[in-house]
Amino acid sequence: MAAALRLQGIERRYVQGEGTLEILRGADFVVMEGQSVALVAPSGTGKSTLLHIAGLLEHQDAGEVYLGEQATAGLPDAERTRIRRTDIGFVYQFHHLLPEFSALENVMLPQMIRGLAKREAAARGKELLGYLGLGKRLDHRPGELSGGEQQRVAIARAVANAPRVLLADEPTGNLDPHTADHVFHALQQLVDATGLAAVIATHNLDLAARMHRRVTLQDGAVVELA
Ligand SMILES: Nc1ncnc2c1ncn2[C@@H]1O[C@H](COP(=O)(O)OP(=O)(O)OP(=O)(O)O)[C@@H](O)[C@H]1O
Repeated sequence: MAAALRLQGIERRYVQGEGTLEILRGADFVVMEGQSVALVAPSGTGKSTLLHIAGLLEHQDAGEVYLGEQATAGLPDAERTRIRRTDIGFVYQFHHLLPEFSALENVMLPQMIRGLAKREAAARGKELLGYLGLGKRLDHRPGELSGGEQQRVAIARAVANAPRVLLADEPTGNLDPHTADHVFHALQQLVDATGLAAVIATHNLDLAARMHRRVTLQDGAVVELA
């Protein structure tokens, strides 16, 4: 298997008044295709910062981010945006689904915006929602779905255009433990079925245990957990 995402020597600091916060100090991190990694670290240690840099939403001060073989640090913003749209899917704590559209339509839309025909978008949408255990909820609108179901639709939408990497920042942070477990289980099934690489920031060690690997942030570096 090839590396889907590779961070090398990532540094990020924030200047705050007189002081400087050194959040990432030479962080190295590789995620292979078909691998899921939980990023478990205390609040304020830089999980979101790392995900934003990996997803080309924020610039690092030093170091390189590779998506597949492509180095991205020196690229113009327009090219970074293109790579972000092609290679990265994002999921956040709140799903931001479109309330007036069905689950299936929410997953079809990003594909149709990219130029896919309606029939093909529907076929892929059904397949993804099936992997996520929502085959019987295709026509439900977000308001007719449970919180965990809504979040699974958001995951399907994030991977609708077959990105290389899924980055999720506390995707189950507002769900009860049972529902959150369901979402992580579905996510793992999706990774296994599609060969997607996934990095999921979470505070919950039980949920992290469902992923292939667990890492944390220590003194600005990524450290592998058992
Ligand atoms: N734009 C910014 N300017 C200054 N400081 C920032 C900025 N963004 C983040 N920070 C600081 O960097 C640190 C890391 O922030 P980050 O959001 O990455 O943490 P986190 O691990 O995701 O936290 P949480 O688990 O609470 O979401 C925090 O101490 C935060 O206050």
